[in-house]
Amino acid sequence: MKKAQIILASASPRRRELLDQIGIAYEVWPVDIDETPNRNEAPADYARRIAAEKSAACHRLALHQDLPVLAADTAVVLNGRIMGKPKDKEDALAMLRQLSGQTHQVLSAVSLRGRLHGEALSVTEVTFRSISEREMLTYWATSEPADKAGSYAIQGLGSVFVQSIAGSFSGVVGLPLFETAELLLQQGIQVLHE
Ligand SMILES: Cc1cn([C@H]2C[C@H](O)[C@@H](COP(=O)(O)OP(=O)(O)OP(=O)(O)O)O2)c(=O)[nH]c1=O
Repeated sequence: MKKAQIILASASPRRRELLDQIGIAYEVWPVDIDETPNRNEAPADYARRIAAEKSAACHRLALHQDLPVLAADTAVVLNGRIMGKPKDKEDALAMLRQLSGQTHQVLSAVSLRGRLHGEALSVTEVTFRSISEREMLTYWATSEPADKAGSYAIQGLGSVFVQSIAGSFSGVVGLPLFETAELLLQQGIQVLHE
């Protein structure tokens, strides 16, 4: 097995799969922080702050490791309002009703904290077709929406709602790989090397 190159401050299986996709070896050290938005906090500031707080919390624990810490945060934004993960079924259905037939943004902030601190933000426009109430109920019953920002997964069944995207597919899934590779390179970690 390849030696860990970074510490991944995330409990998200999606982020692990995305790092696997680009062949970066990591150790997982999830952190739990308060993800409540501040009053009047702009969505981009919020996503950046949460990603930075996740990497900082993990970096404090992992100091003896001497590996950079990667963290990310993904927020779905409709008309300037942040949608996190649904609290329950009603919350998920309310989110899907609002996203139906509309274009929203998915913001994915990345923070890489080593000797330097690098940050990046990916913004993707996602357009949904109209979704019927029956489809929403059936979708909720699959359990896919439960732990996803905006109550859908573009990489899963939720893909059938997605008419178009402009931006980063990996960003919508939870870790924008173009930006991540750039941040890794700044700290001397090359994705494509012999
Ligand atoms: C919009 C969308 C979100 N998501 C997921 C990605 C993230 O896991 C989640 C957003 O929640 P986050 O708070 O960004 O991350 P997390 O709590 O799952 O993991 P951690 O904080 O430990 O890193 O929604 C998808 O998997 N597909 C999608 O299409």
